[in-house]
Amino acid sequence: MASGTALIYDEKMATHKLLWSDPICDIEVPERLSSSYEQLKSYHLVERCVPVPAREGSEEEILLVHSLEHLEVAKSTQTMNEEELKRVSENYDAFFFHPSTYHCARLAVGATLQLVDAVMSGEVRNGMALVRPPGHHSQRNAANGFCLFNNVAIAAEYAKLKYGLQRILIVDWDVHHGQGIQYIFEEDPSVLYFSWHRYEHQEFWPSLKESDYDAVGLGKGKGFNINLPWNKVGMGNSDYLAAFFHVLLPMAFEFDPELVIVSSGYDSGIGDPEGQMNATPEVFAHLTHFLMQLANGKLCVILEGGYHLKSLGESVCMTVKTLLGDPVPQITGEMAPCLSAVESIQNVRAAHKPYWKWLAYEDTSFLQNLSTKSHLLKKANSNTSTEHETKITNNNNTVKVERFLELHMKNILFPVPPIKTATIGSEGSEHFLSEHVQLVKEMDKTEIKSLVSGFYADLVEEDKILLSLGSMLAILDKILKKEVCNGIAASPTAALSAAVALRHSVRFGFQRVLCVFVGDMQITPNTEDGKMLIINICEKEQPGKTSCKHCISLNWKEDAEGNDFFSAVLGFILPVAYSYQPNLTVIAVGPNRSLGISGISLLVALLQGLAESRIVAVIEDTEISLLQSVAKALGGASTPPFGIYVPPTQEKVKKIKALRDQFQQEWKMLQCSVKDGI
Ligand SMILES: NCCCNCCCCCS
Ligand SMILES: [Zn+2]
Repeated sequence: MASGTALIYDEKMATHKLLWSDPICDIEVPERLSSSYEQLKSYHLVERCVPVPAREGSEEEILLVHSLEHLEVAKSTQTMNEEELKRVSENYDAFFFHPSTYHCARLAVGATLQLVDAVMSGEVRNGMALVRPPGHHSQRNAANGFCLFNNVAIAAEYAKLKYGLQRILIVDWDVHHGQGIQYIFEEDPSVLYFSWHRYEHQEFWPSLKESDYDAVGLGKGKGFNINLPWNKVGMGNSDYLAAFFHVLLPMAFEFDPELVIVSSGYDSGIGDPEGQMNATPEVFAHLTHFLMQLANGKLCVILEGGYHLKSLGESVCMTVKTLLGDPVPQITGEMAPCLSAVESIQNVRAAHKPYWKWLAYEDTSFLQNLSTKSHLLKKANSNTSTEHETKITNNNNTVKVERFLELHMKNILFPVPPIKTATIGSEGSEHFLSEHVQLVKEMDKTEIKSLVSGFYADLVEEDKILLSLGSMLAILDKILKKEVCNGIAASPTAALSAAVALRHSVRFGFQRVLCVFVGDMQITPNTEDGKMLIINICEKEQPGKTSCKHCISLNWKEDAEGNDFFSAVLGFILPVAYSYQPNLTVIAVGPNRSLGISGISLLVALLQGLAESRIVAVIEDTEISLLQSVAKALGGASTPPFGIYVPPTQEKVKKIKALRDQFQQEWKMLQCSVKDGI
């Protein structure tokens, strides 16, 4: 398995700069690159990365996307004086030339392609290229929006040509619509392009009709262009996460890309003068973590925009930290998407219904009478109360944002536990322990008896059970004391072990413990104090047990053909878990599990986005292969293969929808459609 994170940076790309006064372009400064790099150094992240040199992109590589004319015009600017440079620049919307621009833009292309090669060759697992000028607005025959050559589009064409790839996902989380990428690939079904962007009903630059949610691609490319317009500013972490859970991730897993490239603009972050959004730097750790579960971890992150230096630097560091496999920091803010965001999510899902299996049974009845839609539009515009109060948006107070971020990041950055995973050297465990796993000595029986006597003494007679509880508690203690990040324990009675783990964690002082239990959960601790949230995935409805806010049962029997669990994980379990914001996750697999190993591994991999990646896994000890797979997912050694994608049946979609309707007022991250009349 490939490992390591590449970092590509060349200070020569800081030479390109604006020579005259232009209030539109003067935010694209060289310091964007140097200050990001300095911030990475200050967090000791540069030395943990594999340095890969930049190179000049060749003319041939640039011609994969651009016209010869465009290349010649760009080349000709190298010898121009300032007046000529200004004149040529005026041919474009929001672009400026400097004598070094052509060279810098070729370095930006070359740096991007170096990253693709490093990832595709297996030299590294993933990486980031810090480049400027950016690329996602530039078009076949035109510079645009600070961009000269479309670095990411060239990278996609290059990867198809050189590595024969047939499915490449481009995720553009920059706050502007990368219309350049859309135009280049809109008829190409081998490149799935997703972009969210500030839009404000076409008011915001580049103010294109084709940036709206109904631009789904052309001809064979229909369904492979996804636009999620933000029609208000002030969007925050919950809106971005909701967009991933309810739009991008289901598409991405169905598409099953061989490579993921991110047009990584950070002007969608708080404090940016262009975006005016409220999302805080740690959200990029979560977005990166989700995308790392695709394409067997092959992820290339390419810098696009980001014009508030402090916000940019912190967000770049959050991204690189996550690429390195560090625990994902706790997300902050109220986990509730705003009405306008939910409406955009609903619209783009409806627009893509004809093209995606996972949307086959999407309820688009709201579209029937457009008056409802326009009424919703008016509603969205009118009740600002449900929109996020735009805390820090007028960005002339850059310093205020800097102060805010200094304090904010102090709580976010935490010492990375030296050890990733703890386990007991149970029989045969040596074959799945990866190098950064620590064996934990077992507790002695008297200590265990005293610990357990409090609540399950009657249940615990046999020594075998007692010993397994001891092992699990020894591992759990290390996690609770934050000495290790996660742990895995085998158990003859997973339900009992999970119940003891929950009780012990709450007694230790953890306020919100999530338990995801797969299989028959014979013991259910009472959860009414809200300190536990149990999601039980089991095959059949337990007689007489109805779901309540903190104890939800999800009946699911995985399809024999393959993994159809995505819609449940992405559309229900993650949104509930993120709404709850646990400080610890217990994942347990008991008897009669109704999920396959790949579905469970997907769950473990994605749940690492919660509770600073603190997870204790308790697996029925009869399941060695499951133990192995879960241990690998916890160790982060590799992204578990998710098996064959099987779309959910209508019955299963209805089941998820019913649970969503039942709980979306409690767990607001479940919202992905605007109920008429609310
Ligand atoms: N009224 C014209 C505003 C142009 N703004 C260009 C922003 C380019 C961002 C690149 S990420
Ligand atoms: Zn941008």
